[in-house]
Amino acid sequence: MVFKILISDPLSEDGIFPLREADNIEVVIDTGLSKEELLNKIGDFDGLLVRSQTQVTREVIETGHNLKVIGRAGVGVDNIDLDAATENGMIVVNAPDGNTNSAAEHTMAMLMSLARNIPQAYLSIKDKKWDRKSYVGVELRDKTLGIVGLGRIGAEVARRAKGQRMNVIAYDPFFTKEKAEALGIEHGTLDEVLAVGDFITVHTPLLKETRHIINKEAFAKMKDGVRVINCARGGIINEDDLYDAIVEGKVAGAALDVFEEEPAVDHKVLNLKEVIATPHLGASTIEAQENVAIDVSHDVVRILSGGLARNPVNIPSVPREVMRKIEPYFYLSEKLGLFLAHLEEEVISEININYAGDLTALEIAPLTQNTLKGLLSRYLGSNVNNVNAAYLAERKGITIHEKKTSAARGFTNLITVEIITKSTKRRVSGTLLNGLGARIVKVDDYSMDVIPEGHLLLVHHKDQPGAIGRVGNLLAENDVNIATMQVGRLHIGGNAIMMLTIDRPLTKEELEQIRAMEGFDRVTAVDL
Ligand SMILES: NC(=O)C1=CN([C@@H]2O[C@H](COP(=O)(O)OP(=O)(O)OC[C@H]3O[C@@H](n4cnc5c(N)ncnc54)[C@H](O)[C@@H]3O)[C@@H](O)[C@H]2O)C=CC1
Ligand SMILES: O=C(O)CCC(=O)C(=O)O
Repeated sequence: MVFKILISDPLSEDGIFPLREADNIEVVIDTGLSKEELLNKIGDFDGLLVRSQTQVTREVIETGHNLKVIGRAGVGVDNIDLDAATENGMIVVNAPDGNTNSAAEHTMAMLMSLARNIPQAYLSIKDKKWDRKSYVGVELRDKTLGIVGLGRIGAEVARRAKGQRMNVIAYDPFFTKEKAEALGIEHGTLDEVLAVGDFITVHTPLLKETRHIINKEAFAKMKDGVRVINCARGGIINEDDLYDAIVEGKVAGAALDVFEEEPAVDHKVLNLKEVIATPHLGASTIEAQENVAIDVSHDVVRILSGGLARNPVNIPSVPREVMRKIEPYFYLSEKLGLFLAHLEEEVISEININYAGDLTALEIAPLTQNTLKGLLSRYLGSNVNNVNAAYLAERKGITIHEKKTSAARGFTNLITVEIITKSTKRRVSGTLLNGLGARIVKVDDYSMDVIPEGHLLLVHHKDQPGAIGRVGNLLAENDVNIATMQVGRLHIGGNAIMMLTIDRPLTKEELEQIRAMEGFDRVTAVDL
């Protein structure tokens, strides 16, 4: 199968070599599409790669019913409707590290330009004026830089500002005093950062909590003559309040790379001589564009070849180290879910997944997602995947519980999945045997040792002589070969089960023949 990928914003040609090299990927570059043009095309594509221009709305996502992956060559995914992507089972990946350096360098360039009025002086000299009086600036040395948001870019800016011999103070909900000491900067509350900064720079994502975090009230808490910088996202600073604060003389200057509405060519703040601006250029370097295109292209190739994304945005991101450890359990977890889906026709109201033994030390969320994918795939086919499995399960009214316990009943690792319906509970346990692969080791209360693959036949019967023979004969009469067989019972003469692996699926009639035989309680065909 050949997957078609649409690149709808300018991306580095050198950076997309992983896509060009893949045998099963066809790349179509079509930038600058109108909304209608994008909607007309998107249905033909399996993947979409964008920067910040293309608006990947719910309408685009729902029209692009073949899309499996949306890649953002950069950090911010606010131009992508993540909920819609998740609901429609599309993986969204980004490239969070590739442009950090460029964005930090751009912030420093803006900081210095702001301090020394370079853009204004440049315009003046280009206008054939030799005006030295109007552009007297301020030094950075010994000034305080307040940073709001100390993530990847904020921390790089902090390092560079220290190189300029600035005092640096930062606020971030995940920034501790210990981290501050390690970075050699001050730790403050938001109000403290606002109060002491001669320059304030913001480096948060645009979230409900950060929208207009720098507003009228925040400006009032700042020093007179403060200078502010936004190279993160438009909307973190309230642009109208910024305009007023500059006109009132509270704020001496602002450097903006990003705007609430882009392209921003007509905003009133741009008319103020105190405001310097660039058209969202933070990541616009050859290096950053190559880095982000490489990262996102690699992830697209991985996803389309059935692998795991390194930088997923809408599924739990698992560190590579951890992923290496849990990856072997992926197959097992999906098969356990699918196995259980065959056992009951009644509506499932609850799923309990228990991880024991070595698994307790690992990140289990992706395994739960995979178990749910296996279970729901019986009903939803390829509409369910690792992205939307939990979402779809919850939407179907299924409550999901996951738990870690130490008791692994003698196995080094054990996953037990239980489904609860109105009238019953069914359970299956599986393990990964060192060097031997996945095994189902328990079905309800019966111990087993079965490889979870192929065509299985699960027969509940009374533990009495001849039961196994009768099934064997019937299968032989129908020319069905038995590959493996396991029996389990609770006590002599009591309830028992047999689980057979057979070489082909049984027809409906053959299943009915077995069901009709005396002493057989429930007969279930399971295709894994
Ligand atoms: N201008 C441009 O071209 C570029 C802009 N960006 C933008 O820069 C921003 C930062 O990017 P990264 O550092 O890579 O992201 P990051 O995720 O590494 O850091 C963001 C930080 O903001 C913090 N934060 C969240 N809510 C906060 C709040 N209410 N108050 C204070 N801190 C808060 C988070 O804890 C996190 O540490 C993003 O908005 C990103 O989209 C990134 C690259 C280029
Ligand atoms: O693609 C771009 O140039 C914008 C980069 C950006 O804003 C981001 O990565 O968040």
